[in-house]
Amino acid sequence: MEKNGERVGKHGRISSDRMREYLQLYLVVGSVNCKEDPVKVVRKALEGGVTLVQFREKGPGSLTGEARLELAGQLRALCHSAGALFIVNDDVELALAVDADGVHIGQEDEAADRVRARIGERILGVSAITFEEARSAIRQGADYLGIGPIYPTSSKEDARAVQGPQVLKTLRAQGITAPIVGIGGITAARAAEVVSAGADGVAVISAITQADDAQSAAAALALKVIGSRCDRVDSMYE
Ligand SMILES: Cc1ncc(COP(=O)(O)OP(=O)(O)O)c(N)n1
Ligand SMILES: Cc1ncsc1CCOP(=O)(O)O
Ligand SMILES: [Mg+2]
Repeated sequence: MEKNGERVGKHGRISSDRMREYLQLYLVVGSVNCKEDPVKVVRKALEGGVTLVQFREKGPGSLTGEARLELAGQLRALCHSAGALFIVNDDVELALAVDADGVHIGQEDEAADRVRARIGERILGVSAITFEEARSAIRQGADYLGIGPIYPTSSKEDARAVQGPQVLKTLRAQGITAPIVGIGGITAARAAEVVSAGADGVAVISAITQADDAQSAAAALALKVIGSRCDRVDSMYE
C-alpha cells in the first residue's frame, strides 16, 4: 500500500514503529463471520478507524476458488483506498495472487522462515504465546506477533487456552520488544486493559462483525486503544 509515497514491502521490511501504528485496530474477518455482505462490513469498519484487515476465510461454509479470490481482491482494494493494510491468514499463495501486504500464520501452519522466504519483504505476522515461540518467530522473520486468546472466544473452535492480559506483561518483562497485537474475546470494554498490559493494538472478529453498526463499534475500539496508548506514553514521563 501507499503511505507517504512508499509501498509496504517494496522498499525493505516495514519498521517496527510503522508496524505498531498499523496494529492499533486490527480486524480479522471472513465471510462466515459477517451478518451482512463482508464488503459492507469491512467498508464500515474502515470508516470507523480499522488500521489493518486480515482476510481469514476458513471454516464450514467459507468461500473457495474464484469467489474467495474475488472477495480477497475487493477487500484489498477497499483497505488500500482507506490507507489500511491488507493481510491474508494462512494462505501464502492467495496473498501473492492478490498482492497482499502480508501473511499471518500460527504455530500449526507453514514454518515462519519458509513463509518469510516466499513472501520477500511483505509483512509476516506469527501467533505466539510463550517466550520461546515469540523469540523463534522473530528470529525467523516475523514483523509482529499475535498473542492470544487473551479472553474466552467463540470465534475460533481450536483456540489455545485463555491466557489473560498477564501473558502480555510476561512477554514484555521477558524482553520481547517486537510489535504485538492482542487477540481473543476483546471488546471496547477490555481494549484498554490489553494495551496497558503491553500490546500495541487489539485484533477482533466479533466485536466488529457481530455489532449492529460496524462503524461505531470500530470507532469505540479505536478510541479506547488510542486513549490507552497515550496514557502509556504519558506514564513514561512521570
Ligand atoms: C492477529 C492474529 N493472531 C492470531 C491468530 C491465530 O492464528 P492461528 O493460530 O494460525 O489460527 P487461525 O487464525 O489460522 O485459525 C490470527 N489469525 N491473527
Ligand atoms: C483468530 C483467533 N486467534 C486467537 S483467538 C481468535 C478469534 C478472535 O475472535 P473474537 O475477537 O471474536 O474473540
Ligand atoms: Mg493459522
